[in-house]
Order: sequence, then C-alpha cells, then structure tokens
Amino acid sequence: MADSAQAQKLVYLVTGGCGFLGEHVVRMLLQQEPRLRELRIFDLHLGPWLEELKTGPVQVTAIQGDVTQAHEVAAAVAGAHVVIHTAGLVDVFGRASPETIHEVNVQGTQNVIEACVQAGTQFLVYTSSMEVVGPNIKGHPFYRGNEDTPYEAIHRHPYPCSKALAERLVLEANGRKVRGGLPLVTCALRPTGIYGEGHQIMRDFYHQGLRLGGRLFRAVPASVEHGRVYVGNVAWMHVLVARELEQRAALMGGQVYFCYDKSPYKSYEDFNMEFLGPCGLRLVGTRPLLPYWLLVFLAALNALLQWLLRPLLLYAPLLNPYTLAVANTTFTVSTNKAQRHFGYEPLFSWEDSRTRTIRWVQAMEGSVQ
Ligand SMILES: NC(=O)C1=CN([C@@H]2O[C@H](COP(=O)(O)OP(=O)(O)OC[C@H]3O[C@@H](n4cnc5c(N)ncnc54)[C@H](O)[C@@H]3O)[C@@H](O)[C@H]2O)C=CC1
Ligand SMILES: C[C@@H](CO)CCC[C@@H](C)[C@H]1CC[C@H]2[C@@H]3[C@H](O)CC4=CC(=O)CC[C@]4(C)[C@H]3CC[C@]12C
Repeated sequence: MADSAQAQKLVYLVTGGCGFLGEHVVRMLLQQEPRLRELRIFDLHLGPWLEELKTGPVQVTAIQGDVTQAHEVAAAVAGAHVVIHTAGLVDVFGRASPETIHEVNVQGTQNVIEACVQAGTQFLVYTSSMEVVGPNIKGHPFYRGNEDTPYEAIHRHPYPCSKALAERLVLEANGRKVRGGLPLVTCALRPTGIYGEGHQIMRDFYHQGLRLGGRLFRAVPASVEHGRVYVGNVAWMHVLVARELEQRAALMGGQVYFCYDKSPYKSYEDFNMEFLGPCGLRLVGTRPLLPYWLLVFLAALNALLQWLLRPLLLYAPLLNPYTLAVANTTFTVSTNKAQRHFGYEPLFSWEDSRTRTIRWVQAMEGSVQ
C-alpha cells in the first residue's frame, strides 16, 4: 500500500463518520493520508459540514445508511481498501433498549466484517472502548494498566457487553480469507473517555454549570482517577493504524491497543474543570457534597423512575447506577504498545489538547440560550 505507484489510489470507508470521533477521523484522514483517492463517510445521520469537504482534491462520498442493514453496509464497503468502523450506539443512560444497542454495536459490526470478506477488503480498524475491560461490576480499580494487565472483566450493562462482543468478533475475524483469497487484517482500538471539540457530555456539563449560576457540585472524590484521551489523538491513532496495517500485518493483526496520550490522570470532574474552569465555571467542594450512599440511592431512584416513566416519556438523566459506578472507579491506562507496534506518538500535546478544547467550549457561549 505504501508504494508510490499507489499515490492517491486508496479508498477508505469511515462508518459513523459524522459522530464526535468519526468527524475527527474524517478530517484527520484528509489531512494526513496523502494516498487517499476517495473517502466514504457512512452514517445514519449525515452532517451539513460534509459539504465543505467536497471541494478538496479527495473525492468525498457521503452515504446515509444503517450498519444494521447488511445490504447497505455491503454496498458502502464494495471497492474500499480500508474500513474504519467507528459507528456505534454510545448509550449508558438507558435511552435505547438493550436489544437496539446489541443490534447496532454487535450485529452492525458483524455486517461490517462480512462486507469486508465479501468485497475483498483486507483492512479493518475497529473503535472498541476501555469499557471492554472495565470498570467491572465489582468496582475493581484498574490503575495504570496496559493491554496485558490481568483484570476481571465482568459486565452487565448492555453498552460494555455489546462492545466486548463486537471487539471479539473483530479480533476473531483476523486472518479470515476475503474475496480474492487474501487474509483479513483487523485490529481494535480502545479509547478511554474521549474529550475534545464536539464532546456532548462536556457540552451538557457546561450548560448545567451555567444554569446553576456558574457552579458545578463535586459528586466524585478527587482521588478517583479516570483515563481520558484527546479526540484528535484518538483520530490520529486510527489513521496511523489504518496506514500501518498492511506493512505490519503479522504484528498488528488481531491486536488490541488502548488509545492514550499525555492527558493527566484526574477524577472525571476535576479533569472537566481543566476546560470548564477557564470558561468561568467553578467546582464547589473539595469532597463530594453528598455522601456516597445518598448518590447510590438517587441513582437507583433515577433507574426506577426511568422504568416507571418509560411508557409515557424518556427519562434518562446522567446519574444512574452504572454511570455512578464508572465515575467512582479508578480506571487509568499506562502503556506504550501503540508506540512499540506502529510508532504512535500523540499528535497533540496536553497543552494543545487543552487549548483546543477550551476554545471550543468558549465558542459555545454564544450559542447558549
Ligand atoms: N465517547 C467516548 O468517550 C468513547 C467512545 N468510544 C467508541 O467510539 C465510537 C464513536 O463514539 P462517539 O463518537 O463518542 O459517539 P457518537 O454517537 O458521537 O458517534 C457515533 C456515530 O455512529 C452513528 N451511528 C449510530 N448508529 C448507527 C447505525 N445504526 N448505522 C450507522 N451509523 C450509526 C451515529 O449517527 C454517530 O454519528 C463508538 O463506537 C464508541 O463505542 C469508545 C471509547 C470512548
Ligand atoms: C456521578 C456524576 C455526577 O457529576 C458524574 C457522571 C459522569 C458520567 C456521565 C461519566 C463518567 C465516566 C464516563 C464514561 C467513561 O468515560 C467511559 C466511557 C467509554 C465509552 O466507550 C462510552 C462513554 C463512557 C461510558 C463514558 C460515559 C459517561 C461517563 C459514565
């Protein structure tokens, strides 16, 4: 693939290319992959920003489609050299049913794999998640762990269950013969909590803080550390993996890589304050204002209300037993596997990542109602 005769010859497909991460992957590919001829962006909902990309040298093809529909996926994959599969239903709030989460995240991924096999597409990069590992239902900490750190990964929630199943499908598909007889080369990237421009939960916290008079109230102890990674670096890692998979198929095929960078280890809330603080918000309390047992009670109450109200309306607050458990369990990654296997170094320093995210939050101010 790296040979110069193939300059501007490659066709890439990004599923979920209009999502938070997907948009960064799309833009990163256009900036950093000189061999691109065509970039296909497949998503359930296409963004208007795609129009501006269509004037560049690379053919940008927007495809409105659903990963659960095998024929739509097959049509999008036909003729692609590389597929980056980021599409997924990211729902830990109970907005979608467990069946829908499974259908999109697991069946959707199976459809992508089968489409690669049928079309003769040899390279598949899958966006997995740290949630495939943990935090587990027992709340065991994962402290500075790497891809080989033993951890009891036991899940009940539909989202991590679906990501774990889908990741397994992708890894097991490595080596399958695709049309034409060549082996499929797959690999899975596991971001920790992604942040950066476009992050919906950061947006929600910002607006909540404004509604509360510029304050947010600490709910999680500052000692609980949460792994975070800048979206630009996650996108860069996807682009690099896609680029290196052919040359290093024997090493990288069937492997998992945590997505990491130099973002500091902090609690979820303290980390968010790195951006929300300079935008005028204040985190009240050096300790959680409410005792943990009360938060557990409120989270359980929210779950009960969600269930009771379901026939009438969708009640899906941020706080539920699962999000409380995740936010209260240390999960941090310390690894250099991506650097060793394919030369990954973060493209954005922590200072750049922070500045970019702050600028994005500041730009939102104008749009606050
Ligand atoms: N946001 C985070 O902190 C993390 C996200 N991830 C993974 O990264 C990937 C992207 O996540 P985000 O960008 O945060 O979410 P997102 O919700 O912003 O993006 C997902 C995209 O997939 C599309 N999509 C959903 N269902 C689809 C379907 N049936 N057919 C076609 N497209 C569909 C959505 O329209 C959306 O554009 C997901 O696979 C997620 O599991 C992994 C770790 C952390
Ligand atoms: C107790 C609340 C009071 O402020 C704080 C609630 C914060 C939660 C909504 C988030 C805390 C940790 C987040 C998750 C984590 O970053 C790992 C994730 C990986 C993914 O693949 C998808 C998103 C998420 C599950 C992410 C979701 C939001 C949190 C639970």
